[in-house]
Amino acid sequence: MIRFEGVSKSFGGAKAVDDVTLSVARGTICALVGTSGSGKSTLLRLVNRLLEVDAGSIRFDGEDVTRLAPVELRRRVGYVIQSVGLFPHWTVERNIATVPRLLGWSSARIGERVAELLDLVGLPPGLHARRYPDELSGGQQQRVGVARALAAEPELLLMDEPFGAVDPPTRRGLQDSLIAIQRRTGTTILLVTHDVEEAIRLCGTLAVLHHGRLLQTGTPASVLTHPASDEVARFFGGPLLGLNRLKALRVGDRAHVADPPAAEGEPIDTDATLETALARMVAEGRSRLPVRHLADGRSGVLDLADLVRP
Ligand SMILES: Nc1ncnc2c1ncn2[C@@H]1O[C@H](COP(=O)(O)OP(=O)(O)OP(=O)(O)O)[C@@H](O)[C@H]1O
Repeated sequence: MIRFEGVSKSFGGAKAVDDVTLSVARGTICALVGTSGSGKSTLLRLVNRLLEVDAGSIRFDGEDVTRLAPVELRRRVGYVIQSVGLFPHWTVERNIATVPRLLGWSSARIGERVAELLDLVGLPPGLHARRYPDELSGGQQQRVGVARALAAEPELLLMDEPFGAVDPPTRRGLQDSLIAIQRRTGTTILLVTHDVEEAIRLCGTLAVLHHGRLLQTGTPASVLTHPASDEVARFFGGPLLGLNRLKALRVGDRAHVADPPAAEGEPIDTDATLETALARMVAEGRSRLPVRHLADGRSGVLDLADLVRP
């Protein structure tokens, strides 16, 4: 759905994005990660043309973004940034309605859409629609920012550190909401984050940038299992890479049929992370956990040794 082809962008002679080629498939979440200044935000802004490429092209469903009219780009591509950027003198309702109003939707259609979106992001419309941004918590403002970006049902959502300013438990709640929303709407998401854990939790594909260059792409499990270079390994924790890998792998990736079937304790789900499994083993003082329903329907076990095998 999005194809970056040899994309470069410089500021005053310094390359912020250097010859990046990357594809993001429709309906997937791709996380752009990398050290500060590696070009993540610049790459995102080139998509909705807040910035223009110096070289290369960005295709959106096959069409060069420079050929799309600004109003069409705004309808098809939502944008969420860390500082949220809500208009302080507008109610939540009016903030969310920004793009639909620009597109000339009827007020009835806008009202319905606003209520639907507030429900979707977990803010009951009756309580929140008429509030102003400064009457909301930071996490609630972030939710409104996401609702606003989704207002005109964009095919693509660009998110730049969307949950950067909220505390970890709220952040996890927002991540869960985003996963649920993405599953429901099928929106393609390109997300910038500094947070390794967030990237692993949310995305199907990681794209690792360093000094403007794309070092590696792949699923979190593949990148963390086979980092392509020392820079990638360093970014994902250096000496702690192994622990981060446990966040990217699932019980189902490593569990095996029980032989003998005996294992004590509450069975763990195949889609739990290996990190969760390890935490349970440590907390419960066991080196084996029963596993609920392997792919073939049989019950299985996970041994401590399964966590460390390559
Ligand atoms: N508008 C601009 N004018 C001049 N230089 C810029 C501009 N925007 C970005 N840069 C420079 O381009 C490089 C990449 O910046 P960018 O914001 O894309 O990195 P980033 O990976 O998103 O960083 P961070 O994680 O710190 O937000 C940096 O060296 C930055 O200083």
